Amino acid sequence: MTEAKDQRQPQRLNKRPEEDVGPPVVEIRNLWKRFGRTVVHQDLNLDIYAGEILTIVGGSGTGKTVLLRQMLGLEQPSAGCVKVFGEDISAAEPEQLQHMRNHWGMLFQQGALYSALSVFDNIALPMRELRALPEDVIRDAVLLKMDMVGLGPEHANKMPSDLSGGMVKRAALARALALEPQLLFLDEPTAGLDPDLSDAFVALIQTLHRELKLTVVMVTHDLDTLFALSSRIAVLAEKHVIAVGPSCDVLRIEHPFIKHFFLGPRGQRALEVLEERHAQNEPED
Ligand SMILES: Nc1ncnc2c1ncn2[C@@H]1O[C@H](COP(=O)(O)OP(=O)(O)OP(=O)(O)O)[C@@H](O)[C@H]1O
Repeated sequence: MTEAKDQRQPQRLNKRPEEDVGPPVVEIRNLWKRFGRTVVHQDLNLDIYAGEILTIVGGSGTGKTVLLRQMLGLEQPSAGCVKVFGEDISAAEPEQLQHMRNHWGMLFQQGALYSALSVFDNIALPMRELRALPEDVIRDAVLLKMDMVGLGPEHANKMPSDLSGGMVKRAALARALALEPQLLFLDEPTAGLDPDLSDAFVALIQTLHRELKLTVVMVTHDLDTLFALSSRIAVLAEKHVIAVGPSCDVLRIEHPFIKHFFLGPRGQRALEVLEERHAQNEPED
């Protein structure tokens, strides 16, 4: 596929959220990412607005993780730019990048707790790295974060290997929230959880999103999680974002990946559950 041809492809839908939400928190413009001769992203554009939960979906290997890594400044774009909080990530000096990192949190797919550190020390780590907070302030803050994610103080001295899968996710979420970020990145937040634990974790993210007024950028394959949480969905295919908007709008787009992903048997089941929930929440006449 030639570059010129692909740049002409229209993005099929690019809806901002309904209400006026101000400038984007994350702004991705004409992004290209190559690994050697492999082009992963080609002229990719995406805006993420304050207070929304934007979910990135796409087939395996379409570059969702690489896109997240570029937003986090862990991977450099080959061309184009990624701005977070209005600052160009790839042009940022190390000190400025560190300052920006203190304003976002990241929950990695496997929880990614340090296995040699207790729950307490894992959550305390980002605060200790600031080298500005006294230990008693850190102690109170860690216990507060643990409480926020539903982990009682009795778990503070446990090692990650002593925790259930759901508890590892909660501890990792507490660590992601340690520095009170405005922006939270979630990579497959419910992967590996059974349906009940997954529902509970989704409910926790919903509560924290509302109470902390977070902007959330999420990658997930799980349709229940996607429908329950997303304000908007961005679909990655053909090396760029082919559609972005609320799920009801994205579902109407005629594209093979969208049809396969959302309207196959798994998608139908997730949609039915969502519709049932909406019906239960509607006031009776
Ligand atoms: N450091 C790297 N060097 C070379 N190629 C890479 C590197 N990182 C990622 N890739 C390639 O970039 C492409 C996109 O990878 P990425 O992990 O972002 O996909 P993904 O959409 O997250 O996939 P999945 O849903 O399976 O996790 C893949 O072809 C991958 O092999």
